[in-house]
Amino acid sequence: MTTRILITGSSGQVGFELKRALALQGELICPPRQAFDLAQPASLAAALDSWQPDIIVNPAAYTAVDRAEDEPALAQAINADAVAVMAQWAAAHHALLLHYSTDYVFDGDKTGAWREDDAAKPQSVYGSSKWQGEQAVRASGCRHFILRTSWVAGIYGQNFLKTMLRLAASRDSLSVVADQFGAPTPASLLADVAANLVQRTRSTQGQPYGTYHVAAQGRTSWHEYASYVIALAREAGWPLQLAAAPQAIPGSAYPQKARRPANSQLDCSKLMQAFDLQLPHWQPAVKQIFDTLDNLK
Ligand SMILES: NC(=O)C1=CN([C@@H]2O[C@H](COP(=O)(O)OP(=O)(O)OC[C@H]3O[C@@H](n4cnc5c(N)ncnc54)[C@H](OP(=O)(O)O)[C@@H]3O)[C@@H](O)[C@H]2O)C=CC1
Ligand SMILES: Cc1cn([C@H]2C[C@H](O)[C@@H](COP(=O)(O)OP(=O)(O)O[C@H]3O[C@@H](C)C(=O)[C@@H](O)[C@H]3O)O2)c(=O)[nH]c1=O
Repeated sequence: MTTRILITGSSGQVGFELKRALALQGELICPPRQAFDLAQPASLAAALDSWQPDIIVNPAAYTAVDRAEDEPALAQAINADAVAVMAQWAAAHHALLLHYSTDYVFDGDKTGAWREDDAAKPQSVYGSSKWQGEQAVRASGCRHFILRTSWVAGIYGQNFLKTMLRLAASRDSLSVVADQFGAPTPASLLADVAANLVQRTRSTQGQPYGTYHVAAQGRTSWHEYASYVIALAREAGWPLQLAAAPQAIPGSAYPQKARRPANSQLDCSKLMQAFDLQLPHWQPAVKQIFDTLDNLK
C-alpha cells in the first residue's frame, strides 16, 4: 500500500526541500495554509481524518522571531497547540510524526555545544512556543523524530544569507553581531536527513525514535557568516554597494525585541552515531547554497 505523507508548510524553506527529498517515498499531501491552518488547531483533526496520513512531517512554524514577541498567542497556536493536535492524532492512528525545532529553546549560556538532554530555557516567545511544541510531541506518546536545528538557509524562502546579500547590494555600510555563535544549516540537508530517517522506519528493526540535533558542523558568528557570504559574492563578481567587510558589533549594539542565545552551537553526535550519518561543515554548505543562487541569477 502507498505510504501517505503529509508535509505542512511546504512553501517554506525546509518544506520546499522536503517535497523533493520525499518525492519517491510515497504519496505526498502538501496542503496550502488555508487547507491546513495551524493557527486554527481545532480544525486540524478533521483534515487529518480525511487524509489519513501514515507520516506527518511538520516544518511549518511561526518563525518571525521578533514579531512573535507581539503575537504570543498566534505563535503558541501554530508552534505548540497545532503540534499537539498532530501528535495526538499520530498517536491515536499509529502514524509517525517528524517535527522540527530550534536552537532557540536554549538560553545560550553554555560554553560547549548543546546536547539533546541539556535543559531548555527559552529566552523568547518563539523559543518558548517551539519548546512547548516539542513537549507536546513527547507527551502524546506518538512515534516521533524531533529534529532541532539552527540558522536555516536555502534557495527558497527568506533567510539571513539572502538578507546579507540584499543589504550588501544596496547599502554602503553594514554592521553585524559578532558575539552570537552557531552554525548555518542548509534546508536541503534537513530534508535529506528527514528522508533518510523516514526510509529507515520501513525496516522491521526497532527505530531509535526521539530528539536529535541536526546542524552543519563547526561554529561561527553571524558576523563571520555574513562576511563569508559577502566575500563569495564579491569573488563571483556581484555588483555590491558595500565596499568593505561588514563591521563587527556586539549584540547590545543591535537592539531587537527578542533575545537571541549567545551560543547556539548544537552537538549532533547523537544523530551521527545512531544513523551513521556525516554532516557537512558550515562553510562548504554555505558555499553550495551561494553557488546555486549564483547560477540561478
Ligand atoms: N528558519 C530558521 O532559521 C530555523 C528554523 N527552524 C525550524 O525549522 C522549521 C522550518 O523552518 P523554515 O522552513 O525556515 O520556516 P519558513 O519560515 O521558511 O516556513 C514556514 C512555513 O510554515 C508555514 N506556516 C506559517 N504559519 C502557518 C499556518 N498558520 N498554517 C500553516 N502553515 C503555516 C508557512 O506558510 P506560508 O508560506 O503560507 O507563510 C511556511 O510554509 C520550523 O519548525 C522552524 O521553527 C529551526 C531553526 C532555525
Ligand atoms: C539583518 C541583520 C541582523 N543582524 C543580527 C540580528 C541577530 O542577532 C542575527 C540574526 O538575525 P535574524 O533576525 O535574521 O535571525 P533570526 O530570526 O534570529 O534567526 C533565527 O530564526 C529562527 C526561526 C531560528 O530558529 C533560529 O535558529 C535562527 O535562525 O543577526 C545584524 O547584526 N545585522 C543585520 O543587518
